[in-house]
Amino acid sequence: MDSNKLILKPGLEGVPVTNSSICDIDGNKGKLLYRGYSIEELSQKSSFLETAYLLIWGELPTAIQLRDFEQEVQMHRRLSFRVRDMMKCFPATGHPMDALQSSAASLGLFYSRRAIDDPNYIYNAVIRLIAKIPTMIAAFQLIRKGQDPIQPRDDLTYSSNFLYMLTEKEQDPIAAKVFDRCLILHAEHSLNASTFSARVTASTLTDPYAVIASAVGTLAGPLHGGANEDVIAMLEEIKTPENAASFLDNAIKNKSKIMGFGHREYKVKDPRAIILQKLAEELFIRFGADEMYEVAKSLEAEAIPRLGPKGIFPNVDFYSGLVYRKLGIPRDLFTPIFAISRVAGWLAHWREQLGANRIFRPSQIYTGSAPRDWISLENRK
Ligand SMILES: CC(=O)SCCNC(=O)CCNC(=O)[C@H](O)C(C)(C)COP(=O)(O)OP(=O)(O)OC[C@H]1O[C@@H](n2cnc3c(N)ncnc32)[C@H](O)[C@@H]1OP(=O)(O)O
Ligand SMILES: O=C([O-])CC(=O)C(=O)O
Repeated sequence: MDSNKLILKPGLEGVPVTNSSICDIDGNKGKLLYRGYSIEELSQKSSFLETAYLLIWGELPTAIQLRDFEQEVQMHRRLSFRVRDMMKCFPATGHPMDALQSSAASLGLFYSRRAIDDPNYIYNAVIRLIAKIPTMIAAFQLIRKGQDPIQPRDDLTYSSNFLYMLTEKEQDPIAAKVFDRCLILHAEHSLNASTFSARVTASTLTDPYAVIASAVGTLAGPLHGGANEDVIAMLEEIKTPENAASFLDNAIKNKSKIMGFGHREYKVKDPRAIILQKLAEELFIRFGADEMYEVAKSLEAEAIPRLGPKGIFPNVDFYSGLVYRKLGIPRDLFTPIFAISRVAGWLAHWREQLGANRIFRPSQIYTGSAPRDWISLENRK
């Protein structure tokens, strides 16, 4: 095959692979819109479930549509005892993202597969995934501590209930509100790696649980959603604000990446990082300071003159971990929490992909051997 005429774009940088009406990013101005609404306004005025509805169905819900959507999600939050029993067999030392990927995929065993022409099947899959993913994450957290998962509480909102299932305590309403705003901020981001993965999987017309499981696996990587966990490890390694400059010098000298910095789309500070930093500050005022925040600010201040000219600034993962840490959430749950939120974007892209589907099947530029003769085993060197 003659591949001389093909031009390789590593990482598909700048290559459009679909039309989409879900999300718009202006990476030079630091603007992010979901279905035309700014992230600043949504994170102030909306709730996560309302934002999820907007992303998936395309318009803000009416009061009745929102009430029905919230009630449906509430009714489907419980897990089958078989899913819980399966999760009890997972190794307690395993990463919660792997537990989530396996549990999300297992839903395909329980609910009829591939009826993707049926609007009811699509609606029910959307509800189930949004409802059950938080319960799976909270269940794994308790199971790995040797406890039984606790049941969701119907008198609590989506975010309050998740924090309750995770910590077994009812949370301060301000903490639950901040958490809900974090979910809004992480819900969608155009053709990032996990969403692309979801769309590729969707394009084969497989079931939505496989679509979401494949996206969860992609989100877990440290170059993508997994960076939020690594940022805290990095800040703890730096230890004090005074050490930030020498840490940065070494990283630049050794060409190692500063976690939570850099983005394919943004050439300025990620607008979500700006809001997350403010949310972290709100929590510190209410619940007490975190010394790692001083380290983070010092690292950012040192990095901007050095990395800023290359268009490398804090991304969404830089400040989110500090928010979750203040809420008492263990570090290895930061990326699963990203998935609670991003499932809204993945499902919106799943529906959009099905609306104008063609299977993804890109090309390659072959760099292997020319045709050659078989060498029998005894003649190989
Ligand atoms: C939710 C999310 O997924 S947000 C991103 C989360 N990931 C991280 O925070 C991990 C750290 N960041 C990165 O690895 C990258 O910036 C990515 C993966 C986010 C984007 O990657 P790409 O667009 O492919 O950029 P790429 O990795 O090619 O970097 C371009 C240049 O900037 C440098 N660079 C990019 N990010 C960083 C960073 N965080 N620290 C130091 N240098 C960086 C690269 O070394 C490279 O320099 P060079 O041209 O001198 O070789
Ligand atoms: O857009 C990207 O490449 C990564 C990102 O910020 C996200 O998925 O939220």
